[in-house]
Amino acid sequence: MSHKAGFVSIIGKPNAGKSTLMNALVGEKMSIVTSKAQTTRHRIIGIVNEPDYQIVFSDTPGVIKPAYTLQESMMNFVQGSIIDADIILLVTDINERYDEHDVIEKLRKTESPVAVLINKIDKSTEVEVKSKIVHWQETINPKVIFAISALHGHNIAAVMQFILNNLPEHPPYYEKDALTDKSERFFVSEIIREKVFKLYEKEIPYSTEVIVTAFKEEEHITRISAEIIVERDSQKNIIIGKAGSMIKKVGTYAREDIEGFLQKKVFLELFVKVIPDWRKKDNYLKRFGYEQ
Ligand SMILES: Nc1nc2c(ncn2[C@@H]2O[C@H](COP(=O)(O)OP(=O)(O)OP(=O)(O)O)[C@@H](O)[C@H]2O)c(=O)[nH]1
Repeated sequence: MSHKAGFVSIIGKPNAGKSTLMNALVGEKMSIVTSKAQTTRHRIIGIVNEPDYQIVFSDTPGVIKPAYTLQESMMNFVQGSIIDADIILLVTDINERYDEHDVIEKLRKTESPVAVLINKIDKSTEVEVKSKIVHWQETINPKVIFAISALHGHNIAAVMQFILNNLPEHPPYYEKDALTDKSERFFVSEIIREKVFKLYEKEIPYSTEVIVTAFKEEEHITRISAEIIVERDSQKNIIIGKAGSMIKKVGTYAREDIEGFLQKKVFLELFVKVIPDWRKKDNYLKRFGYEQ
């Protein structure tokens, strides 16, 4: 049986109705919904698994697929302007007068299929809907425009059909049972990575990888150990900081987010390890999931 899988970016201004749309689209079929799993690479807001497809919803425009090579990942991260998803849904509020120009610029450049969803049509007239459709045709000329009401479920089935029609043939990106220990580990390592990106300067984050080495669930607490891997001793010293001050920050911030994500108390232990030039070594790249 063929399998489809892909990344769907839901973008749009605050309050446009993105969460309401997500709920309308997938509702209880969602395996993971967490606003806590925010990472530098992608903020996954939900994964829908069916026997023959997997849809990964993200609300970060610069989504990067986990299987990309490190170099490509870094390029995309640095440029940050490419909307790299298999399908893009731009959610707009029909009553919004100022549309985001930077997003529109990016959408013009992307090669992925774009659907513009004009939302909240229950609060507008047919004339307004028609003029908005013309407006969007003129600004980005997307593959398709849907006039919807996420709140009232109007035209949602058509949006879902659009997603399924445009989802590429691909094996699943994540475990089909997306709440397995494995995917929790993945998110935990991404949360720690995010803190490294936030707390350290330029070259450090790119020389860093995080591996969760132990993940033990006890009744009231989850005990997690993770290694932060760098390429040189000098980087190790920077990661640790004066008298451990920096690594302590990473640990504290990461633990707070992981607790939010797992909804459990967490004991987090971090180790810093040097693997000289790990980025040039194929076997490490494979282990870290950068293999293509
Ligand atoms: N009338 C009407 N209201 C809607 C519709 N869709 C969403 N809303 C309302 O718009 C408000 C914002 O919706 P959200 O789904 O939270 O918007 P969001 O884009 O996720 O917002 P952020 O999380 O701030 O980015 C809520 O009060 C929704 O109930 C719709 O189709 N019609």
